[in-house]
Amino acid sequence: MAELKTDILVIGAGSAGLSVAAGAVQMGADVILVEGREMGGDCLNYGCVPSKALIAAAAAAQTHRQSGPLGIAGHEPEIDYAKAQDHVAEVIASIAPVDSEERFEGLGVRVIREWAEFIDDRRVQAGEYTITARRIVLATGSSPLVPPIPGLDGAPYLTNESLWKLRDRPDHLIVVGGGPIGMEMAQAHRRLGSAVTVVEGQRAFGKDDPELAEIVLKKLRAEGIEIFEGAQAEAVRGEEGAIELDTSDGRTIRGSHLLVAVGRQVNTDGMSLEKAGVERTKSGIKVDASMRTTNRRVYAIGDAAGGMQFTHVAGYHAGVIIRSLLFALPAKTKTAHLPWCSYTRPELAQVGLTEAQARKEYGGRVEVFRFNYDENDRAIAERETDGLIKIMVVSGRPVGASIVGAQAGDLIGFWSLAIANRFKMTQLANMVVPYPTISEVNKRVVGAYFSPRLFENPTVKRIVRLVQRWIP
Ligand SMILES: Cc1cc2nc3c(=O)[nH]c(=O)nc-3n(C[C@H](O)[C@H](O)[C@H](O)COP(=O)(O)OP(=O)(O)OC[C@H]3O[C@@H](n4cnc5c(N)ncnc54)[C@H](O)[C@@H]3O)c2cc1C
Ligand SMILES: NC(=O)c1ccc[n+]([C@@H]2O[C@H](COP(=O)([O-])OP(=O)(O)OC[C@H]3O[C@@H](n4cnc5c(N)ncnc54)[C@H](O)[C@@H]3O)[C@@H](O)[C@H]2O)c1
Repeated sequence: MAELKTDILVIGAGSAGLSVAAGAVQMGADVILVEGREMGGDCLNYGCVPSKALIAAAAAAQTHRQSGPLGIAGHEPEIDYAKAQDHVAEVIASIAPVDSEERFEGLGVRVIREWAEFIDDRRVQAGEYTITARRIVLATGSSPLVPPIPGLDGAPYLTNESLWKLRDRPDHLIVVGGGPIGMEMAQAHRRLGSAVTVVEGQRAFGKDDPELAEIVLKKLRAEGIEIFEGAQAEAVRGEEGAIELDTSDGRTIRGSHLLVAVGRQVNTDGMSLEKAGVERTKSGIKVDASMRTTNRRVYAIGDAAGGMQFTHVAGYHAGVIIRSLLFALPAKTKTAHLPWCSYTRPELAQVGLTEAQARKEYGGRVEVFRFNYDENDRAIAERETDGLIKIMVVSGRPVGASIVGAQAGDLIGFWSLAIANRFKMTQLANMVVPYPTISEVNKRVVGAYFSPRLFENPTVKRIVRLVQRWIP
């Protein structure tokens, strides 16, 4: 047994833990990082990176099919699913050095590859090490939630952890769950040549604006994906290659593979949180706005905190708690400016309030402005005209933005900045974007706010007429 002492102990080397460890050590703190599994956590190994890599392979396949209208003979591509999975593995491998033990040891972090468990309110056991820390950061992330559907435990099923090991393309993939994981993987597999059926208990893309979600669903259905909403998965039977799934609306769906994507559960098993006085809620570790747990020395960030579960949110939490960890300064997290995006094609992105949420919160004070992609010249040139931006404005400041369409994930950052800084629409109007870009949709929706104020305003018209009479 070895006794170690440190300023900051970080448990979990995913996006959240790595960001805290890198920031803290480079600013002079003594940092120990404990990881029980793979450096890089979910995002690198089982989440964002592999999913976006597979989506890229699927998009390449789809380009072949859709290029006819551009004068390039469209045809059904030859797809080597195993090679597409090799591409996924190569992408992970090329990013892995950034998250590696070697890099972090090089920065001065002591990395221990063990599972951590609390001994008491300031001490943690990790393998042969007993670590005493001034501050402890729980960045233990989340794992796929496997619901208690009768028969599921006896049937073969995939999750976001096992999907990347498949070598043979599923003939017919049944996806349970119409959230971002389910819908991204449904479209990727359809484009790679599988038949795909999605079964969603409530509404697909349930956290997004339904009007915009519908634009994506229409597109996915047009690509041949069967999507059943209001269809809870109720029973599973079968074996490798022959799965049957019963739904609450009376269907029986038959397929070759089953992907379970019904949400996440926070990783705290085996950590003896109670020994440290760290409480849990139903969704995750209980934290206040400073990301402090019920033990003032212990913080929980990223997926472990059970709020918005995204890599950029994990990084944001890390940035906020660094202030309080290193300088003992008060620092609180906010959520209004935190965006998300589902990387289906078209992409579906949101920041701040949706239209329904804004109307509920602000009633008649909310104004909604829209601009369609089919009026954007670049979108027309690239035949990417399925899209819409909607912004919600209260007292001259945006409180929410919803975008569906090409590059929605890139475009939403502008609205995050605007909301984070409480920019006024008059400030946003100062932006000039290059023509022709998709980002003109941001400019044009700001224009939609000013158009009636300028072009349908009798006072403006009167002043213009007066001035025109007087100037030489
Ligand atoms: C399929 C999929 C696609 C996704 N796509 C996106 C996307 O496009 N964009 C986006 O923003 N987000 C995406 N996400 C979400 C994103 O992956 C997570 O929000 C992010 O990984 C959370 O980071 P984290 O550091 O909080 O947790 P994790 O990445 O889960 O890391 C936690 C780490 O802690 C370790 N650990 C746990 N318990 C212990 C212990 N007791 N001792 C030692 N180590 C421990 C785990 O082994 C793990 O490595 C996706 C998720 C999935 C599943
Ligand atoms: N692009 C991204 O940023 C991205 C991509 C993938 C995942 N993620 C992160 O991972 C999290 C988890 O994603 P997810 O898609 O697994 O979860 P989710 O919670 O977002 O969606 C799960 C869906 O499954 C449905 N469901 C639950 N039980 C069901 C049942 N028995 N039958 C049918 N449907 C059922 C729910 O109604 C819900 O719509 C996301 O919330 C997000 O934080 C992000």
